[in-house]
Amino acid sequence: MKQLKDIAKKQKKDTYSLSFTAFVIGAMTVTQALLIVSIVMLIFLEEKPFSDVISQLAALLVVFIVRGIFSYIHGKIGIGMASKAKKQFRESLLTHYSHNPIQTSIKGQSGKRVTLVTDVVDEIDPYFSKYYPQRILSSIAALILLAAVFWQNWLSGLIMLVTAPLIPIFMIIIGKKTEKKALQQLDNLTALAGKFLDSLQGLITLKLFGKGREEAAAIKQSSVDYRTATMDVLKFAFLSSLVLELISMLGIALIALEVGLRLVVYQNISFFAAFFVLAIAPEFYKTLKDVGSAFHAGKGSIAAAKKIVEELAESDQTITWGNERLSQIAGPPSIGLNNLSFTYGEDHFSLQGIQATFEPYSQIAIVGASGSGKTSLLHLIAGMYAPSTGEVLINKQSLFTYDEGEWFDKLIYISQDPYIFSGTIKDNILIACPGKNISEEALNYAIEKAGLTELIDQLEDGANTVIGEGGRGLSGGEKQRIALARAFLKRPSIILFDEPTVGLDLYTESILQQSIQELAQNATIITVAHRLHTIKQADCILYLEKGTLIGKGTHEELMENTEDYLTMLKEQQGGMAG
Ligand SMILES: Nc1ncnc2c1ncn2[C@@H]1O[C@H](COP(=O)(O)OP(=O)(O)OP(=O)(O)O)[C@@H](O)[C@H]1O
Repeated sequence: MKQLKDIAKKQKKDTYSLSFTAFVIGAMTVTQALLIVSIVMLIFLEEKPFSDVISQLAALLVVFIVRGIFSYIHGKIGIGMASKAKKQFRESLLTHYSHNPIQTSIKGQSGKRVTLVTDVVDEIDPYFSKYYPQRILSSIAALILLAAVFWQNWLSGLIMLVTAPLIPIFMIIIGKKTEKKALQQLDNLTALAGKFLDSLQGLITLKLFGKGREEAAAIKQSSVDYRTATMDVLKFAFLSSLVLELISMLGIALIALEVGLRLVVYQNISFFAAFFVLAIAPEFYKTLKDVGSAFHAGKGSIAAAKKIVEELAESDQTITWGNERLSQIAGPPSIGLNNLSFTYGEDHFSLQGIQATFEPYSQIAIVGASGSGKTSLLHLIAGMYAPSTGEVLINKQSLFTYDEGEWFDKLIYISQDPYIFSGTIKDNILIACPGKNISEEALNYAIEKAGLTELIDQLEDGANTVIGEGGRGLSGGEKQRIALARAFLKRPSIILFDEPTVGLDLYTESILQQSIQELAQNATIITVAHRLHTIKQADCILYLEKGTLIGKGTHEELMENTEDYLTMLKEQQGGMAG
Protein backbone atom coordinates (compact mmCIF):
# COMPACT_ATOMS: atom_id res chain seq x y z
CA MET A 1 0.00 0.00 0.00
CA LYS A 2 2.80 2.37 0.98
CA GLN A 3 4.54 1.74 -2.32
CA LEU A 4 1.43 2.69 -4.29
CA LYS A 5 0.69 5.67 -2.05
CA ASP A 6 4.23 6.97 -2.53
CA ILE A 7 3.96 6.66 -6.30
CA ALA A 8 0.61 8.47 -6.24
CA LYS A 9 1.98 11.21 -3.99
CA LYS A 10 4.90 11.76 -6.34
CA GLN A 11 2.50 12.54 -9.16
CA LYS A 12 1.68 15.87 -7.48
CA LYS A 13 0.36 17.68 -10.55
CA ASP A 14 -2.15 14.91 -11.18
CA THR A 15 -3.21 14.85 -7.52
CA TYR A 16 -3.88 18.62 -7.60
CA SER A 17 -5.80 18.26 -10.88
CA LEU A 18 -7.85 15.42 -9.36
CA SER A 19 -8.66 17.58 -6.31
CA PHE A 20 -9.71 20.48 -8.52
CA THR A 21 -11.96 18.33 -10.75
CA ALA A 22 -13.42 16.70 -7.60
CA PHE A 23 -14.23 20.15 -6.22
CA VAL A 24 -15.96 21.19 -9.46
CA ILE A 25 -17.92 17.90 -9.60
CA GLY A 26 -19.02 18.38 -5.94
CA ALA A 27 -20.05 21.99 -6.57
CA MET A 28 -21.92 21.01 -9.76
CA THR A 29 -23.81 18.26 -7.89
CA VAL A 30 -25.04 20.79 -5.31
CA THR A 31 -25.92 23.33 -8.05
CA GLN A 32 -27.77 20.62 -9.97
CA ALA A 33 -29.86 19.73 -6.90
CA LEU A 34 -30.62 23.41 -6.23
CA LEU A 35 -31.74 23.97 -9.83
CA ILE A 36 -33.92 20.82 -9.95
CA VAL A 37 -35.59 21.72 -6.65
CA SER A 38 -36.26 25.32 -7.69
CA ILE A 39 -37.62 24.26 -11.13
CA VAL A 40 -39.98 21.74 -9.49
CA MET A 41 -41.10 24.34 -6.94
CA LEU A 42 -41.75 26.99 -9.60
CA ILE A 43 -43.71 24.63 -11.88
CA PHE A 44 -45.65 22.49 -9.38
CA LEU A 45 -46.05 24.61 -6.24
CA GLU A 46 -46.11 28.13 -7.63
CA GLU A 47 -47.66 26.97 -10.97
CA LYS A 48 -45.46 29.33 -13.00
CA PRO A 49 -45.58 29.05 -16.84
CA PHE A 50 -42.86 27.07 -18.61
CA SER A 51 -41.30 30.27 -20.01
CA ASP A 52 -40.41 31.35 -16.43
CA VAL A 53 -38.10 28.35 -15.90
CA ILE A 54 -36.34 28.36 -19.28
CA SER A 55 -33.29 30.13 -17.86
CA GLN A 56 -33.05 27.57 -14.97
CA LEU A 57 -33.43 24.71 -17.43
CA ALA A 58 -30.64 26.16 -19.58
CA ALA A 59 -28.49 26.51 -16.45
CA LEU A 60 -29.28 22.88 -15.53
CA LEU A 61 -28.15 21.76 -18.98
CA VAL A 62 -24.89 23.67 -18.57
CA VAL A 63 -24.40 22.07 -15.12
CA PHE A 64 -24.99 18.59 -16.59
CA ILE A 65 -22.47 19.26 -19.34
CA VAL A 66 -19.86 20.73 -16.98
CA ARG A 67 -20.29 17.83 -14.53
CA GLY A 68 -19.98 15.32 -17.39
CA ILE A 69 -16.86 16.98 -18.79
CA PHE A 70 -15.15 17.17 -15.38
CA SER A 71 -16.07 13.55 -14.58
CA TYR A 72 -14.47 12.57 -17.90
CA ILE A 73 -11.33 14.61 -17.14
CA HIS A 74 -11.20 13.10 -13.63
CA GLY A 75 -11.28 9.58 -15.10
CA LYS A 76 -8.70 10.46 -17.72
CA ILE A 77 -6.24 11.77 -15.11
CA GLY A 78 -6.60 8.47 -13.21
CA ILE A 79 -5.93 6.44 -16.35
CA GLY A 80 -2.86 8.59 -17.06
CA MET A 81 -1.57 8.01 -13.51
CA ALA A 82 -2.14 4.26 -13.88
CA SER A 83 -0.20 4.12 -17.10
CA LYS A 84 2.73 6.05 -15.56
CA ALA A 85 2.76 3.76 -12.51
CA LYS A 86 2.64 0.60 -14.64
CA LYS A 87 5.48 1.92 -16.79
CA GLN A 88 7.50 2.55 -13.63
CA PHE A 89 6.87 -0.98 -12.28
CA ARG A 90 7.66 -2.57 -15.66
CA GLU A 91 10.88 -0.57 -15.94
CA SER A 92 11.95 -1.57 -12.42
CA LEU A 93 11.27 -5.25 -13.14
CA LEU A 94 13.05 -5.18 -16.49
CA THR A 95 16.04 -3.35 -14.99
CA HIS A 96 16.07 -5.92 -12.19
CA TYR A 97 16.01 -8.82 -14.64
CA SER A 98 18.53 -7.31 -17.03
CA HIS A 99 20.96 -6.17 -14.33
CA ASN A 100 22.41 -9.61 -14.07
CA PRO A 101 21.01 -11.49 -17.03
CA ILE A 102 22.83 -14.76 -16.52
CA GLN A 103 22.01 -15.06 -12.85
CA THR A 104 18.38 -14.37 -13.60
CA SER A 105 18.04 -16.60 -16.60
CA ILE A 106 19.74 -19.63 -15.05
CA LYS A 107 17.15 -19.64 -12.29
CA GLY A 108 14.44 -20.38 -14.86
CA GLN A 109 10.90 -19.34 -13.84
CA SER A 110 10.42 -17.56 -17.18
CA GLY A 111 6.64 -18.09 -17.02
CA LYS A 112 6.44 -16.43 -13.60
CA ARG A 113 8.52 -13.51 -14.82
CA VAL A 114 6.51 -12.97 -17.98
CA THR A 115 3.29 -12.99 -15.90
CA LEU A 116 4.76 -10.53 -13.41
CA VAL A 117 5.83 -8.09 -16.10
CA THR A 118 2.53 -8.36 -18.00
CA ASP A 119 -0.55 -9.50 -16.03
CA VAL A 120 0.57 -8.70 -12.47
CA VAL A 121 1.70 -5.19 -13.45
CA ASP A 122 -1.69 -4.72 -15.15
CA GLU A 123 -3.33 -5.50 -11.80
CA ILE A 124 -1.79 -2.23 -10.51
CA ASP A 125 -4.13 -0.33 -12.82
CA PRO A 126 -7.32 -0.18 -10.66
CA TYR A 127 -5.53 1.52 -7.76
CA PHE A 128 -4.66 4.53 -9.91
CA SER A 129 -7.46 4.48 -12.45
CA LYS A 130 -10.26 3.79 -9.93
CA TYR A 131 -9.41 3.84 -6.24
CA TYR A 132 -7.11 6.86 -5.95
CA PRO A 133 -9.23 9.27 -8.08
CA GLN A 134 -12.42 8.00 -6.44
CA ARG A 135 -10.97 8.50 -2.96
CA ILE A 136 -10.13 12.13 -3.77
CA LEU A 137 -13.49 12.66 -5.47
CA SER A 138 -15.43 11.07 -2.63
CA SER A 139 -13.65 12.92 0.16
CA ILE A 140 -13.94 16.36 -1.47
CA ALA A 141 -17.41 15.91 -3.00
CA ALA A 142 -18.78 14.23 0.14
CA LEU A 143 -17.63 17.19 2.26
CA ILE A 144 -19.27 19.69 -0.11
CA LEU A 145 -22.53 17.68 -0.14
CA LEU A 146 -22.48 17.30 3.64
CA ALA A 147 -21.90 21.03 4.11
CA ALA A 148 -24.83 21.75 1.74
CA VAL A 149 -27.14 19.44 3.73
CA PHE A 150 -26.06 21.00 7.07
CA TRP A 151 -26.82 24.41 5.56
CA GLN A 152 -30.43 23.37 4.78
CA ASN A 153 -31.20 20.86 7.57
CA TRP A 154 -28.65 20.07 10.29
CA LEU A 155 -30.55 16.99 11.53
CA SER A 156 -30.21 15.24 8.13
CA GLY A 157 -26.57 16.28 8.13
CA LEU A 158 -26.16 14.62 11.52
CA ILE A 159 -27.72 11.35 10.26
CA MET A 160 -25.34 11.41 7.31
CA LEU A 161 -22.41 12.10 9.63
CA VAL A 162 -23.31 9.10 11.83
CA THR A 163 -24.07 6.58 9.05
CA ALA A 164 -21.29 7.56 6.63
CA PRO A 165 -18.36 6.16 8.71
CA LEU A 166 -19.99 2.69 8.56
CA ILE A 167 -18.89 2.52 4.93
CA PRO A 168 -15.11 3.04 5.50
CA ILE A 169 -15.22 0.80 8.63
CA PHE A 170 -16.78 -1.98 6.59
CA MET A 171 -14.34 -1.32 3.76
CA ILE A 172 -11.37 -1.82 6.10
CA ILE A 173 -12.76 -5.07 7.54
CA ILE A 174 -13.51 -6.63 4.17
CA GLY A 175 -10.44 -5.08 2.53
CA LYS A 176 -8.09 -7.05 4.78
CA LYS A 177 -9.68 -10.33 3.68
CA THR A 178 -9.76 -9.29 0.04
CA GLU A 179 -6.05 -8.52 -0.04
CA LYS A 180 -5.19 -11.99 1.24
CA LYS A 181 -7.45 -13.61 -1.34
CA ALA A 182 -6.10 -11.39 -4.13
CA LEU A 183 -2.54 -12.37 -3.19
CA GLN A 184 -3.55 -16.03 -3.32
CA GLN A 185 -5.11 -15.44 -6.74
CA LEU A 186 -1.88 -13.88 -8.08
CA ASP A 187 0.18 -16.76 -6.66
CA ASN A 188 -2.04 -19.20 -8.51
CA LEU A 189 -1.83 -17.15 -11.69
CA THR A 190 1.99 -17.11 -11.69
CA ALA A 191 2.05 -20.84 -10.86
CA LEU A 192 -0.30 -21.56 -13.76
CA ALA A 193 1.81 -19.46 -16.15
CA GLY A 194 5.01 -21.21 -15.04
CA LYS A 195 3.48 -24.66 -15.40
CA PHE A 196 2.04 -23.87 -18.82
CA LEU A 197 5.27 -22.43 -20.24
CA ASP A 198 7.26 -25.32 -18.80
CA SER A 199 4.98 -27.88 -20.44
CA LEU A 200 5.01 -25.99 -23.73
CA GLN A 201 8.80 -25.87 -23.83
CA GLY A 202 9.15 -29.53 -22.92
CA LEU A 203 6.27 -30.74 -25.08
CA ILE A 204 8.36 -33.09 -27.20
CA THR A 205 10.06 -34.66 -24.17
CA LEU A 206 6.69 -35.11 -22.47
CA LYS A 207 5.21 -36.75 -25.57
CA LEU A 208 8.18 -39.05 -25.98
CA PHE A 209 7.82 -40.21 -22.39
CA GLY A 210 4.07 -40.59 -22.75
CA LYS A 211 3.49 -37.99 -20.02
CA GLY A 212 1.16 -35.82 -22.14
CA ARG A 213 -2.04 -36.78 -20.27
CA GLU A 214 -0.45 -36.44 -16.84
CA GLU A 215 0.86 -33.00 -17.73
CA ALA A 216 -2.50 -31.94 -19.14
CA ALA A 217 -4.08 -33.00 -15.83
CA ALA A 218 -1.50 -30.98 -13.88
CA ILE A 219 -2.22 -27.88 -16.01
CA LYS A 220 -5.94 -28.46 -15.50
CA GLN A 221 -5.44 -28.64 -11.74
CA SER A 222 -3.39 -25.44 -11.85
CA SER A 223 -6.13 -23.67 -13.77
CA VAL A 224 -8.81 -25.00 -11.40
CA ASP A 225 -6.81 -23.59 -8.46
CA TYR A 226 -6.65 -20.24 -10.23
CA ARG A 227 -10.38 -20.33 -10.95
CA THR A 228 -11.17 -21.16 -7.31
CA ALA A 229 -9.00 -18.29 -6.10
CA THR A 230 -10.68 -15.93 -8.61
CA MET A 231 -14.13 -17.02 -7.43
CA ASP A 232 -13.07 -16.35 -3.82
CA VAL A 233 -12.04 -12.82 -4.77
CA LEU A 234 -15.33 -12.32 -6.64
CA LYS A 235 -17.31 -13.64 -3.66
CA PHE A 236 -15.81 -10.88 -1.56
CA ALA A 237 -16.52 -8.33 -4.30
CA PHE A 238 -20.21 -9.31 -4.37
CA LEU A 239 -20.46 -9.39 -0.59
CA SER A 240 -18.84 -6.00 -0.40
CA SER A 241 -21.30 -4.47 -2.96
CA LEU A 242 -24.25 -5.98 -1.10
CA VAL A 243 -23.25 -4.56 2.27
CA LEU A 244 -22.38 -1.14 0.80
CA GLU A 245 -25.75 -1.04 -0.91
CA LEU A 246 -27.49 -1.95 2.36
CA ILE A 247 -25.70 0.76 4.36
CA SER A 248 -26.46 3.45 1.81
CA MET A 249 -30.12 2.40 1.52
CA LEU A 250 -30.41 2.46 5.28
CA GLY A 251 -28.93 5.95 5.42
CA ILE A 252 -31.24 7.29 2.68
CA ALA A 253 -34.28 5.64 4.36
CA LEU A 254 -33.44 7.24 7.71
CA ILE A 255 -33.10 10.66 6.11
CA ALA A 256 -36.36 10.21 4.16
CA LEU A 257 -38.13 9.23 7.39
CA GLU A 258 -36.72 12.19 9.30
CA VAL A 259 -37.50 14.69 6.52
CA GLY A 260 -40.99 13.19 5.96
CA LEU A 261 -41.88 13.39 9.65
CA ARG A 262 -40.68 16.98 9.93
CA LEU A 263 -42.44 18.02 6.73
CA VAL A 264 -45.80 16.29 7.22
CA VAL A 265 -46.19 15.67 10.97
CA TYR A 266 -44.20 18.42 12.72
CA GLN A 267 -44.27 20.86 9.79
CA ASN A 268 -41.05 22.51 10.91
CA ILE A 269 -39.11 22.25 7.62
CA SER A 270 -39.69 23.99 4.29
CA PHE A 271 -40.53 21.97 1.17
CA PHE A 272 -37.44 23.43 -0.52
CA ALA A 273 -35.11 22.22 2.26
CA ALA A 274 -36.74 18.77 2.43
CA PHE A 275 -36.64 18.24 -1.32
CA PHE A 276 -33.07 19.54 -1.53
CA VAL A 277 -31.88 17.13 1.22
CA LEU A 278 -33.64 14.22 -0.50
CA ALA A 279 -31.97 15.12 -3.81
CA ILE A 280 -28.51 15.32 -2.21
CA ALA A 281 -28.66 12.22 0.07
CA PRO A 282 -28.46 9.58 -2.72
CA GLU A 283 -25.56 11.47 -4.31
CA PHE A 284 -23.77 11.54 -0.95
CA TYR A 285 -24.13 7.80 -0.33
CA LYS A 286 -23.36 6.99 -3.98
CA THR A 287 -20.04 8.77 -3.80
CA LEU A 288 -19.12 6.83 -0.61
CA LYS A 289 -20.34 3.56 -2.14
CA ASP A 290 -18.22 4.19 -5.22
CA VAL A 291 -15.10 4.59 -3.12
CA GLY A 292 -16.02 1.29 -1.42
CA SER A 293 -16.17 -0.58 -4.74
CA ALA A 294 -13.01 1.12 -5.98
CA PHE A 295 -11.32 0.18 -2.67
CA HIS A 296 -12.07 -3.46 -3.37
CA ALA A 297 -10.46 -3.21 -6.83
CA GLY A 298 -7.56 -1.26 -5.28
CA LYS A 299 -6.89 -4.13 -2.85
CA GLY A 300 -6.11 -6.37 -5.84
CA SER A 301 -3.57 -3.75 -6.91
CA ILE A 302 -2.00 -3.73 -3.45
CA ALA A 303 -1.57 -7.50 -3.61
CA ALA A 304 0.01 -7.15 -7.07
CA ALA A 305 2.34 -4.39 -5.84
CA LYS A 306 3.39 -6.63 -2.92
CA LYS A 307 4.28 -9.43 -5.34
CA ILE A 308 6.34 -7.08 -7.49
CA VAL A 309 8.10 -5.53 -4.49
CA GLU A 310 8.93 -9.05 -3.23
CA GLU A 311 10.41 -9.90 -6.62
CA LEU A 312 12.42 -6.69 -6.72
CA ALA A 313 13.70 -7.31 -3.19
CA GLU A 314 14.93 -10.77 -4.11
CA SER A 315 18.64 -10.24 -4.23
CA ASP A 316 20.45 -11.41 -7.27
CA GLN A 317 24.19 -11.18 -7.22
CA THR A 318 24.36 -7.73 -8.67
CA ILE A 319 27.61 -6.77 -10.30
CA THR A 320 28.94 -3.26 -10.22
CA TRP A 321 31.25 -2.40 -13.04
CA GLY A 322 33.79 0.40 -13.09
CA ASN A 323 34.74 2.78 -15.86
CA GLU A 324 38.33 1.88 -16.69
CA ARG A 325 38.81 1.83 -20.46
CA LEU A 326 39.65 -1.35 -22.34
CA SER A 327 38.99 -0.26 -25.90
CA GLN A 328 42.38 1.43 -26.32
CA ILE A 329 44.24 -1.78 -25.51
CA ALA A 330 45.04 -3.48 -28.82
CA GLY A 331 44.86 -7.26 -28.91
CA PRO A 332 43.90 -9.58 -26.10
CA PRO A 333 44.74 -8.65 -22.50
CA SER A 334 46.33 -11.05 -20.04
CA ILE A 335 43.82 -12.92 -17.87
CA GLY A 336 44.50 -13.99 -14.31
CA LEU A 337 42.39 -16.02 -11.91
CA ASN A 338 43.40 -14.97 -8.44
CA ASN A 339 42.19 -17.39 -5.76
CA LEU A 340 38.80 -17.46 -7.48
CA SER A 341 35.91 -18.99 -5.53
CA PHE A 342 32.22 -19.06 -6.26
CA THR A 343 29.13 -20.75 -4.90
CA TYR A 344 25.54 -21.06 -6.08
CA GLY A 345 24.46 -20.76 -2.46
CA GLU A 346 24.82 -22.53 0.86
CA ASP A 347 24.92 -26.33 0.41
CA HIS A 348 25.20 -25.86 -3.35
CA PHE A 349 28.03 -26.52 -5.72
CA SER A 350 31.09 -24.32 -5.29
CA LEU A 351 34.33 -23.59 -7.08
CA GLN A 352 37.27 -23.14 -4.73
CA GLY A 353 40.48 -21.12 -4.91
CA ILE A 354 41.24 -21.31 -8.63
CA GLN A 355 44.65 -19.86 -9.44
CA ALA A 356 45.85 -19.45 -13.04
CA THR A 357 47.26 -16.96 -15.56
CA PHE A 358 46.57 -16.93 -19.30
CA GLU A 359 48.93 -15.06 -21.61
CA PRO A 360 47.51 -13.16 -24.59
CA TYR A 361 46.91 -15.35 -27.68
CA SER A 362 47.10 -18.55 -25.64
CA GLN A 363 44.71 -21.45 -26.05
CA ILE A 364 43.30 -22.69 -22.77
CA ALA A 365 41.26 -25.84 -22.24
CA ILE A 366 39.12 -26.41 -19.17
CA VAL A 367 38.47 -30.11 -18.63
CA GLY A 368 36.87 -32.27 -15.99
CA ALA A 369 34.04 -34.69 -15.44
CA SER A 370 30.46 -33.62 -15.95
CA GLY A 371 29.40 -31.30 -13.12
CA SER A 372 32.98 -30.44 -12.11
CA GLY A 373 32.32 -26.73 -12.65
CA LYS A 374 33.76 -26.04 -16.12
CA THR A 375 30.84 -23.93 -17.39
CA SER A 376 30.59 -22.13 -14.06
CA LEU A 377 34.28 -21.16 -14.35
CA LEU A 378 33.71 -19.91 -17.89
CA HIS A 379 30.79 -17.75 -16.65
CA LEU A 380 33.02 -16.33 -13.91
CA ILE A 381 35.75 -15.44 -16.40
CA ALA A 382 33.13 -13.80 -18.63
CA GLY A 383 32.00 -11.60 -15.72
CA MET A 384 28.53 -13.07 -15.69
CA TYR A 385 28.82 -14.18 -12.07
CA ALA A 386 30.45 -12.30 -9.23
CA PRO A 387 33.03 -14.43 -7.39
CA SER A 388 32.47 -15.01 -3.65
CA THR A 389 36.17 -14.44 -3.04
CA GLY A 390 39.16 -13.72 -5.25
CA GLU A 391 39.00 -12.01 -8.60
CA VAL A 392 39.45 -12.27 -12.32
CA LEU A 393 42.35 -10.04 -13.32
CA ILE A 394 42.48 -8.39 -16.72
CA ASN A 395 45.90 -6.91 -17.39
CA LYS A 396 46.54 -7.36 -13.64
CA GLN A 397 43.52 -5.26 -12.70
CA SER A 398 40.21 -6.56 -11.35
CA LEU A 399 37.73 -7.29 -14.16
CA PHE A 400 34.96 -5.29 -12.49
CA THR A 401 37.00 -2.07 -12.52
CA TYR A 402 36.52 -1.98 -16.30
CA ASP A 403 33.62 -0.56 -18.23
CA GLU A 404 31.06 -3.33 -18.77
CA GLY A 405 30.30 -2.41 -22.39
CA GLU A 406 33.97 -2.29 -23.37
CA TRP A 407 34.64 -5.67 -21.75
CA PHE A 408 31.76 -7.38 -23.57
CA ASP A 409 32.91 -5.68 -26.79
CA LYS A 410 36.19 -7.55 -26.47
CA LEU A 411 34.80 -11.03 -25.93
CA ILE A 412 32.43 -13.50 -27.41
CA TYR A 413 30.85 -16.41 -25.62
CA ILE A 414 29.90 -19.36 -27.77
CA SER A 415 27.70 -21.63 -25.71
CA GLN A 416 26.80 -25.25 -26.38
CA ASP A 417 23.33 -24.27 -27.51
CA PRO A 418 23.53 -20.73 -28.94
CA TYR A 419 20.30 -18.81 -28.60
CA ILE A 420 18.51 -18.00 -31.83
CA PHE A 421 16.23 -14.98 -31.60
CA SER A 422 13.05 -14.63 -33.56
CA GLY A 423 14.14 -12.73 -36.67
CA THR A 424 16.05 -13.23 -39.89
CA ILE A 425 19.36 -15.09 -40.21
CA LYS A 426 20.97 -11.71 -40.92
CA ASP A 427 19.48 -10.14 -37.74
CA ASN A 428 20.72 -13.10 -35.74
CA ILE A 429 24.27 -12.63 -36.98
CA LEU A 430 24.21 -8.83 -36.73
CA ILE A 431 23.42 -8.92 -33.00
CA ALA A 432 27.17 -9.50 -32.57
CA CYS A 433 27.78 -5.84 -33.43
CA PRO A 434 24.87 -3.80 -32.10
CA GLY A 435 24.64 -0.24 -33.34
CA LYS A 436 27.48 -0.66 -35.82
CA ASN A 437 27.15 -0.15 -39.54
CA ILE A 438 28.12 -3.49 -41.00
CA SER A 439 28.84 -3.69 -44.73
CA GLU A 440 27.36 -6.45 -46.92
CA GLU A 441 30.92 -7.65 -47.62
CA ALA A 442 31.71 -8.06 -43.93
CA LEU A 443 28.44 -9.92 -43.38
CA ASN A 444 29.01 -12.21 -46.37
CA TYR A 445 32.57 -12.89 -45.21
CA ALA A 446 31.28 -13.97 -41.78
CA ILE A 447 28.60 -16.13 -43.41
CA GLU A 448 31.16 -17.79 -45.64
CA LYS A 449 33.70 -18.37 -42.87
CA ALA A 450 31.02 -19.91 -40.67
CA GLY A 451 30.05 -22.32 -43.46
CA LEU A 452 26.55 -20.91 -43.83
CA THR A 453 26.75 -19.94 -47.52
CA GLU A 454 25.36 -23.23 -48.81
CA LEU A 455 22.42 -23.19 -46.39
CA ILE A 456 21.57 -19.57 -47.18
CA ASP A 457 21.83 -20.16 -50.97
CA GLN A 458 19.23 -22.90 -50.70
CA LEU A 459 16.71 -20.62 -49.02
CA GLU A 460 14.29 -18.59 -51.10
CA ASP A 461 14.81 -15.47 -48.97
CA GLY A 462 18.51 -16.14 -48.35
CA ALA A 463 19.87 -14.38 -45.26
CA ASN A 464 16.49 -12.67 -44.86
CA THR A 465 14.79 -15.96 -44.00
CA VAL A 466 13.00 -15.74 -40.66
CA ILE A 467 14.31 -18.18 -38.07
CA GLY A 468 13.72 -18.78 -34.37
CA GLU A 469 10.27 -18.60 -32.82
CA GLY A 470 7.64 -18.25 -35.54
CA GLY A 471 10.16 -18.99 -38.28
CA ARG A 472 12.21 -21.81 -39.73
CA GLY A 473 13.86 -24.15 -37.27
CA LEU A 474 17.63 -24.79 -37.28
CA SER A 475 19.66 -27.88 -36.50
CA GLY A 476 22.18 -27.88 -33.63
CA GLY A 477 25.03 -27.62 -36.14
CA GLU A 478 23.39 -24.71 -37.97
CA LYS A 479 22.92 -22.87 -34.68
CA GLN A 480 26.61 -23.38 -33.92
CA ARG A 481 27.48 -21.96 -37.31
CA ILE A 482 25.29 -18.88 -36.69
CA ALA A 483 27.27 -18.40 -33.45
CA LEU A 484 30.51 -18.69 -35.41
CA ALA A 485 29.32 -16.12 -37.94
CA ARG A 486 28.66 -13.77 -35.00
CA ALA A 487 32.26 -14.35 -33.86
CA PHE A 488 33.70 -13.67 -37.33
CA LEU A 489 31.72 -10.46 -37.55
CA LYS A 490 32.77 -9.32 -34.10
CA ARG A 491 36.43 -10.37 -34.27
CA PRO A 492 36.78 -10.53 -30.49
CA SER A 493 40.11 -10.67 -28.71
CA ILE A 494 38.81 -13.15 -26.11
CA ILE A 495 36.77 -16.18 -27.12
CA LEU A 496 35.00 -18.24 -24.48
CA PHE A 497 33.83 -21.44 -26.05
CA ASP A 498 31.73 -24.16 -24.45
CA GLU A 499 32.49 -27.00 -26.83
CA PRO A 500 29.38 -29.00 -27.74
CA THR A 501 29.23 -32.37 -26.02
CA VAL A 502 26.70 -33.73 -28.47
CA GLY A 503 28.06 -35.06 -31.73
CA LEU A 504 27.83 -32.45 -34.44
CA ASP A 505 27.73 -33.33 -38.13
CA LEU A 506 31.13 -33.77 -39.71
CA TYR A 507 30.78 -30.62 -41.78
CA THR A 508 30.04 -28.42 -38.74
CA GLU A 509 32.84 -30.18 -36.80
CA SER A 510 35.41 -29.30 -39.41
CA ILE A 511 34.09 -25.74 -39.87
CA LEU A 512 34.17 -25.32 -36.09
CA GLN A 513 37.78 -26.46 -35.81
CA GLN A 514 39.02 -24.38 -38.76
CA SER A 515 37.14 -21.29 -37.60
CA ILE A 516 38.33 -21.48 -34.02
CA GLN A 517 41.91 -21.85 -35.31
CA GLU A 518 41.50 -18.81 -37.53
CA LEU A 519 39.88 -16.74 -34.78
CA ALA A 520 42.65 -17.86 -32.41
CA GLN A 521 45.24 -15.95 -34.46
CA ASN A 522 43.93 -12.71 -33.01
CA ALA A 523 42.49 -13.86 -29.71
CA THR A 524 42.91 -15.74 -26.47
CA ILE A 525 40.65 -18.78 -26.53
CA ILE A 526 39.34 -20.43 -23.40
CA THR A 527 37.46 -23.60 -24.21
CA VAL A 528 35.46 -25.98 -22.07
CA ALA A 529 36.93 -28.87 -24.02
CA HIS A 530 35.56 -32.34 -24.65
CA ARG A 531 37.43 -33.27 -27.84
CA LEU A 532 40.86 -34.79 -27.48
CA HIS A 533 42.06 -32.72 -30.43
CA THR A 534 41.17 -29.44 -28.64
CA ILE A 535 42.65 -30.66 -25.37
CA LYS A 536 45.94 -31.78 -26.93
CA GLN A 537 46.64 -28.54 -28.76
CA ALA A 538 45.90 -26.29 -25.76
CA ASP A 539 48.82 -24.28 -24.34
CA CYS A 540 47.46 -24.82 -20.87
CA ILE A 541 44.84 -27.23 -19.54
CA LEU A 542 42.94 -26.66 -16.30
CA TYR A 543 41.74 -29.95 -14.87
CA LEU A 544 38.81 -29.56 -12.47
CA GLU A 545 37.41 -32.06 -10.03
CA LYS A 546 34.34 -31.18 -7.95
CA GLY A 547 35.05 -27.47 -8.24
CA THR A 548 38.74 -27.72 -7.33
CA LEU A 549 41.67 -27.22 -9.67
CA ILE A 550 43.54 -30.54 -9.46
CA GLY A 551 46.01 -30.10 -12.29
CA LYS A 552 47.35 -27.41 -14.59
CA GLY A 553 49.73 -27.66 -17.54
CA THR A 554 50.06 -29.06 -21.04
CA HIS A 555 48.52 -32.37 -22.03
CA GLU A 556 51.87 -34.12 -21.66
CA GLU A 557 52.54 -32.61 -18.25
CA LEU A 558 49.14 -33.61 -16.94
CA MET A 559 49.47 -37.10 -18.38
CA GLU A 560 52.66 -37.44 -16.44
CA ASN A 561 51.72 -35.99 -13.08
CA THR A 562 47.94 -36.07 -12.72
CA GLU A 563 46.62 -39.61 -12.58
CA ASP A 564 42.96 -38.57 -12.37
CA TYR A 565 43.36 -36.60 -15.60
CA LEU A 566 44.48 -39.70 -17.44
CA THR A 567 41.62 -41.74 -15.99
CA MET A 568 39.11 -39.06 -16.98
CA LEU A 569 40.41 -38.88 -20.53
CA LYS A 570 40.32 -42.66 -20.85
CA GLU A 571 36.71 -42.68 -19.66
CA GLN A 572 35.70 -39.77 -21.89
CA GLN A 573 37.58 -40.78 -25.00
CA GLY A 574 37.17 -44.54 -24.71
CA GLY A 575 40.83 -45.28 -24.01
CA MET A 576 42.28 -43.04 -26.73
CA ALA A 577 43.96 -40.63 -24.37
CA GLY A 578 47.52 -41.33 -25.32
N1 LIG B 1 22.04 -22.23 -10.97
C1 LIG B 1 22.58 -23.22 -10.30
N2 LIG B 1 22.27 -23.40 -8.99
C2 LIG B 1 22.79 -24.39 -8.27
N3 LIG B 1 23.67 -25.28 -8.77
C3 LIG B 1 24.02 -25.16 -10.06
C4 LIG B 1 23.50 -24.13 -10.90
N4 LIG B 1 24.03 -24.26 -12.13
C5 LIG B 1 24.86 -25.33 -12.08
N5 LIG B 1 24.85 -25.85 -10.85
C6 LIG B 1 25.62 -27.02 -10.37
O1 LIG B 1 26.98 -26.69 -10.42
C7 LIG B 1 27.73 -27.81 -10.79
C8 LIG B 1 28.69 -27.42 -11.90
O2 LIG B 1 27.95 -27.11 -13.05
P1 LIG B 1 28.68 -26.75 -14.40
O3 LIG B 1 27.63 -26.52 -15.43
O4 LIG B 1 29.64 -25.67 -14.16
O5 LIG B 1 29.44 -28.12 -14.69
P2 LIG B 1 30.19 -28.60 -15.98
O6 LIG B 1 31.50 -29.12 -15.51
O7 LIG B 1 30.21 -27.53 -17.01
O8 LIG B 1 29.24 -29.80 -16.45
P3 LIG B 1 28.96 -30.38 -17.93
O9 LIG B 1 30.26 -30.85 -18.46
O10 LIG B 1 28.03 -31.51 -17.64
O11 LIG B 1 28.36 -29.28 -18.71
C9 LIG B 1 26.76 -28.92 -11.17
O12 LIG B 1 26.71 -29.82 -10.09
C10 LIG B 1 25.44 -28.19 -11.31
O13 LIG B 1 24.39 -29.04 -10.88
